[in-house]
Amino acid sequence: MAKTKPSPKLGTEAAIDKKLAPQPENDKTTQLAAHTADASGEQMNTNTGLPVNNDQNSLKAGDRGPTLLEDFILREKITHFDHERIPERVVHARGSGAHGVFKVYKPLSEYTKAEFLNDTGLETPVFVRFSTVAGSRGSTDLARDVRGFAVRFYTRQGNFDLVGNNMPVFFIQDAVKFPDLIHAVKPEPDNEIPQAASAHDTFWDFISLMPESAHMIMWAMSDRAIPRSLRMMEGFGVHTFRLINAEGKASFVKFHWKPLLGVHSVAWDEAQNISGKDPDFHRRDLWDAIESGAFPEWELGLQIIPEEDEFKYDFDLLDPTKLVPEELVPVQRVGKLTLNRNPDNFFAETEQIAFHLGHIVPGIDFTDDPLLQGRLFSYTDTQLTRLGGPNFQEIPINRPIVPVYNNQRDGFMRQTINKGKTSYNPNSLGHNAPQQVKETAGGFVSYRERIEARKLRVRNKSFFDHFSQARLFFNSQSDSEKNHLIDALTFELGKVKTVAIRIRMLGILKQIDKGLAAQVAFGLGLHVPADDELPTNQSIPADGDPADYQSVQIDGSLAKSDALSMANTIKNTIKSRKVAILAADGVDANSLSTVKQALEAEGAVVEVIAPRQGLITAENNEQIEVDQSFLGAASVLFDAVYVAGGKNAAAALEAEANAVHFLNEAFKHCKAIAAYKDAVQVLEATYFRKKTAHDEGIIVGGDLKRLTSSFIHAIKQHRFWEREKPRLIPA
Ligand code: HEM
Repeated sequence: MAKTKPSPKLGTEAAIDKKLAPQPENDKTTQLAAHTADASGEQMNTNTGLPVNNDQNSLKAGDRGPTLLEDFILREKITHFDHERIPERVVHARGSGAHGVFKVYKPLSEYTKAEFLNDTGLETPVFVRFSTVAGSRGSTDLARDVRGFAVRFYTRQGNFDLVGNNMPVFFIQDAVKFPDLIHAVKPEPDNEIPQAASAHDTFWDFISLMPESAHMIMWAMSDRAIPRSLRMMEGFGVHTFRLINAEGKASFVKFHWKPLLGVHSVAWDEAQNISGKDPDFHRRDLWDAIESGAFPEWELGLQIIPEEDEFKYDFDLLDPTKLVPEELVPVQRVGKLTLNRNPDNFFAETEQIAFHLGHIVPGIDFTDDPLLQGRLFSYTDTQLTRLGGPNFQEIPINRPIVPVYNNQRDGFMRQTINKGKTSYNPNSLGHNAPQQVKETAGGFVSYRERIEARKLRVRNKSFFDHFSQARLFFNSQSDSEKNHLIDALTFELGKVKTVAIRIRMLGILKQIDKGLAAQVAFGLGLHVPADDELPTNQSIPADGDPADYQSVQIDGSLAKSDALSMANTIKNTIKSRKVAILAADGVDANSLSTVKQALEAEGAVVEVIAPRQGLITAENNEQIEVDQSFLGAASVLFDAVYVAGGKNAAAALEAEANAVHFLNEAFKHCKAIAAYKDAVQVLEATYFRKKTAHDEGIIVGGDLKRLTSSFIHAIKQHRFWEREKPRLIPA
């Protein structure tokens, strides 16, 4: 009889080895199945194990004759190739993943019995997949979009998936609308345009008829939708979940991920440029950081709400278009996630992982959030098609670290070779009778929620306030964040061809904030519609009473929440930031190497950019290696730029249009810029030189120590947004 034995404590490597290791009951199978291949130098063979003598020529009738149908080696190879592609995810198709570990800081037994949230000695292996939502697998990383932030914890009580986003709320309140939302945002069905973009008619048509999306639209049009790095994003479980302790007591919980590098974004013009220069920008950034040992870290944050406070707030905890302001319920930081290993194989791991928010462990449970409830159905259902049948949990990246014993059998691509005659429970024949586990011994029991209700297709009135938190978000933004949001809405609605949709959207914006609507209307050359031109709530069912479904306006208990503004994020490091040093022949070697070394000592990644690759010769004849020429480099791929000294080098750079463009663009995107004193003439050639008297992001000097320390401080600030143009009309 098979019993689940508790596993010993696991370090990352041990855990992963163990995860990939044979399942004890199926010795023979897994010796074959858990096969990680690094075939360098090994003997080549076919999929049936036949040694291959010649892999470069097909079998022909004569050396110039036709290829023979008999060539089973050719056919096997091409057949496999023909079937290499699987369907991409219907949403979140574009993604990047990494392995890591999670450790809890202190036992959380007061709230949850989940073992991985209680044992401080445990390093739980994790796999994280970040994604964009709307674009295809090959689309750009820098689309203006929500980012998926899906974390799998391989716990000793089974896999726990926290399938979240980088925004804490969602567009819709009920899962039944998800297909409509996604159909609206995906490329339009007649011409498949535009790719990975929400700036088109069908998206805004839907949104303008869906007032409940107002809050999420504020997030999706904010700078959160164009992160600087996947490593510099917050993550959110979005829904309210439940934690359950050993006594069966439940608390509500909101999950957060807080990045230790702070929350930072790029400029929209920059994002569009990056999409051309390096569409893999985020994927590369994550990969490079992990390869270089700059492991990305997040703290797990919990907002815990006692069950008795369920109705304490002016919003419904079950409404996924609402967040719980941190001012009302502080976020407790309870543990740390570290990503420390890149996948070995993108397809096998990042592509084949099958997340599902239904993967929970004892101590964590669901609530009745209607979006959450629908998601519980969707993920496994879609994965049956995407991964080709019911056995995708046997793929190495999906297997739990504990052995699996149950009576599920057969199906496409079954890996496990189950022994014995019985595959049913109960059975008296003895072999293969996995035992059910008592709750006290860790068996999962659903939270015993009391439900007494009629079956109805309705929504509670507590879900009808669609605007107060949208307003809270807008009011909490810094001036530059507000400007970006206004520009984003103006950009997106400007791409909408149907004027009636733009006007309807202005009607929605007006209900969030009149100034916001006025600014966007101004940019679009329209006026804000009068009240009687406002849209009706299209989610009213045909036989519903409109009075029971209309949005209601409430003020909300908070006017402002500092936690919602990225302006208040931590700005204390330049670790892993990319800095370009512009140089040319005749450079002052000391002004280059002193700054380079100081930046690298702080953890920055520095590249020397020059008119051509290879070596440049310094004033003192020293040879300095160039990382990239102006042809391949672009300022949008860097966080900051420094112009090294040397009279001849400065003259060469001043005459180099690409160098001047590099600086102009860095200025436009509000980045830190520094120049050694005799390189000032290069700055003089830029468009911004005369405007910079009081710009703390531009540092020029001859004292290398002071210059370097001011430059490092400036890079820590991330951006000098105040450089941007003032609004066209006052807010
Ligand atoms: C709070 C709302 C939601 C969040 C935070 C969310 C998050 C995510 C994330 C992060 C992924 C990517 C998983 C991965 O990396 O493999 C994903 C995929 C997916 N989501 Fe959601 N989602 C939400 C709502 C929904 C809803 C309401 C549905 C359907 C009713 C849905 C259906 C899907 C599907 C079908 C996939 C593709 C899964 C796959 O092919 O493996 N999502 N979602």
